[in-house]
Amino acid sequence: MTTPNLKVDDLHVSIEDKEILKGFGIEINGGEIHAIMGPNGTGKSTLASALMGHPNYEITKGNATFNGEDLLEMEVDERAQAGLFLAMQYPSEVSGVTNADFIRSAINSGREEGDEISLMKFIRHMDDKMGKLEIDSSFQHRYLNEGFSGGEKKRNEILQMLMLEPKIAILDEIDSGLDIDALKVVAQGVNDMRSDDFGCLIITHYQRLLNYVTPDKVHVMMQGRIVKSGGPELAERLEAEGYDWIKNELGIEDETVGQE
Ligand SMILES: Nc1ncnc2c1ncn2[C@@H]1O[C@H](COP(=O)(O)OP(=O)(O)OP(=O)(O)O)[C@@H](O)[C@H]1O
Repeated sequence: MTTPNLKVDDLHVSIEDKEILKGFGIEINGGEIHAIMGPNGTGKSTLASALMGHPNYEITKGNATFNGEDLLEMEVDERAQAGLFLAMQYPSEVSGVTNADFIRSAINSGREEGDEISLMKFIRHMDDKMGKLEIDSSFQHRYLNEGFSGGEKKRNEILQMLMLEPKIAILDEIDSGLDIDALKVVAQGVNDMRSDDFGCLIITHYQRLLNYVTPDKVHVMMQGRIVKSGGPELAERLEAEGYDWIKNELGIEDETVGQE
């Protein structure tokens, strides 16, 4: 078994000719949980979308490898099948496709023909994970995210992660809109995945999630790149003091890419 590895080096990404990521770099290995914090508009979601291969995001420079393979050359479905997972900040609603059907086809798309998960095994597995996440069993028959509350959508993203068992997961503001109990349940879901065969990048604005999921590294992102890295104590200081001290320390005058 090879340890999962996501390596991003000097990544530059533009949207509609506006450069958002300006030399972003990170390396995440199996067994590691990294957190990225940063002011609004610094490109955190852009990073997540670009790594998943969203067509609107143009990579103008730099590279990214996933388990040694050129990630940027892979199609979107190939990235998912290889074990890269993104829990989106704003999960989409898909009418006509039930939650269970969506997750089952996602699991099977990563498997060889003849090796598909059996219906019985799938149901048992899904019941188990839904129980852990305290999701009502009726949700498996509801259309994907349709009419789900904000917090239910976030729990559903974690359900997908637990079911798909990715090698590296990017969780984009998975804590936004969660009540305290749901936050703990979601955090437990992430902690259940912790192993040498799983690495995670948590994008968040608040330290509170990191009280329950202790990150190995915390990175601060500004102006489209990481400007400072440290341990969990960095997140605590950001929560207490905001970003001004980093801007002063590094001589950064403006935290948003848009205003440059
Ligand atoms: N589709 C798009 N078209 C034009 N500009 C975009 C598009 N998507 C993102 N941007 C711009 O890119 C910049 C970075 O946005 P992004 O969502 O990556 O930031 P973020 O760090 O995730 O912000 P937040 O913390 O508010 O979620 C912003 O200025 C945003 O307006």
